Parts: sequence; structure tokens; C-alpha cells
Amino acid sequence: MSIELNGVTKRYGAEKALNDVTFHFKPGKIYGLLGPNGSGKSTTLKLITGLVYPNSGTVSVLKETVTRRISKNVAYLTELDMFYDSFTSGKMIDFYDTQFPDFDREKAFKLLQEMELSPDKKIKQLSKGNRGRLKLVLTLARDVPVVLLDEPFSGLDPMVRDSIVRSLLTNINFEKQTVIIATHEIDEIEPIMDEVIAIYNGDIIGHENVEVLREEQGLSVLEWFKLTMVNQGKAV
Ligand SMILES: Nc1ncnc2c1ncn2[C@@H]1O[C@H](COP(=O)(O)OP(=O)(O)OP(=O)(O)O)[C@@H](O)[C@H]1O
Repeated sequence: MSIELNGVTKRYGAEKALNDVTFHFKPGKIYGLLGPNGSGKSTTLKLITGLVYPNSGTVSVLKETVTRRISKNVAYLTELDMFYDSFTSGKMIDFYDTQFPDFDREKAFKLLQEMELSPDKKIKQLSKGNRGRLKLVLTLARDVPVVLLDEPFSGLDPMVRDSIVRSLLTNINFEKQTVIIATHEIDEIEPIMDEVIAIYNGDIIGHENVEVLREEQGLSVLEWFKLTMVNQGKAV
């Protein structure tokens, strides 16, 4: 197993964000972590990257309990923009290169070209879609076993979404990387997911292999997700 959550509860003050969750992620798979706003998706990713700690239970990546240090094995695309506006895309790549020993500078410039981004353009001049693309370039250029993407499509138009999905497929190393995509935009990642997890109110309420869903149950991921939510008494 590449990532293990065992009996993990996470509270923010009185607010319970995750509720005694046990889940093991296998290597070489793309997981879709699906749920409505506030269901605990971001919290799950933050626990895996060591940005927040569980109140109880344990989180481990490659058998090592997660501490802040573990982020060396995890590339994390956040919802928030954490860019230096006055940097150019090229300078941002150089900066990442100094921050992460596993960063592949050559791959980053190749990805930049693939996404039709200029290395000389300042980040503050980029459209929202191009900032989204740059975030993905910086995340995918890291050679790490775990890649976490938090709402990679948020606010992007369909063409940008397509290009992101395509570059995900061509730039993930399926031999050794585990990818978790947290999103409530299920349609976008339907074609690329191997496994789906439904999360609601801090509980994992369903988990399926996508091929089994399609072939044995004749369901799309979206149909399965809606059914799973309805079974929980939650209309969608
Ligand atoms: N820093 C925080 N302080 C207090 N409560 C928080 C904090 N972060 C998250 N929460 C709460 O924890 C719960 C889970 O939030 P989380 O961000 O993990 O959900 P999410 O599924 O990623 O939602 P979204 O799709 O809106 O980002 C929510 O009820 C949220 O309000």
C-alpha cells in the first residue's frame, strides 16, 4: 500500500472534518475522491501531505508515518494560488527546482510547451486557466510516488479541462505513482479514474473499482455517486 489512513479523525475546533476513516490506497492507480462541498476531501489530502495532523488515528505514506517531512514524497496541487505574481513561469520553474530535489526541470519546460505557456510571461499576466495549467506543470514535474490534486478543474473552461486531463494521462508514471484527485466535478475525470471513493460528512460512504462499476453494474461513476448519496439519504 502506498498510503494508509487508519482510524483517522480530524477536528477543527468543534467541527469534525473526518470521522474515524480507514482507507488504504494502492500504488499505480488514479483515485477520484468525490464528495460535495465540506465533505472532507481537502482535509484528507492535507493529512496525507502532512499539512494537518489527525486528532486520532494514523496516516502513513510508503509505510512512514506522516510528519511535515513526508511532503518529500508527495506533490500537492492546492486549491489556493500560492504563486509569486512578479515571477515569470520560467522563474517559477527555477524556484521549484531549488525547493524540491526530485523536481525535473527539463520535464517542467516540456510540460510548459505542451500546455502552450510561455516561460517569459509574468504570472500576474496569466489568465485563470493558464495559472491552472502552470500549477499542474509544477506538480507533474516532480518525480514523487504520491500526487495529490485538489480541485484541479475549479474555475477552468472545458478546453482547459480537456488539456489538463490529457496531460495528466501522458505525464503520470503508472508504474510507481499513486494519484488522488479530489473534486466535485465528476464528469471531467470519469475517463481517467481507476478507483472512486465517495465521501460525505467526514465518512467514506462508498468505494468501487471503475471497471467493475461499468462492466458488472452497468453504471457510470456519476450514476454510482448519485445512488450512493441517495442511499445515505442525501438528495443530489
Ligand atoms: N481550517 C479550518 N477551520 C475550521 N473548519 C474547517 C477548516 N478546514 C475545513 N474545515 C471544515 O471541515 C469540513 C471539511 O472541510 P474540507 O475542506 O475538508 O471539505 P472539502 O470536501 O474539501 O470541501 P470543498 O469542496 O468545499 O473544498 C467542513 O465542514 C469545513 O467547514
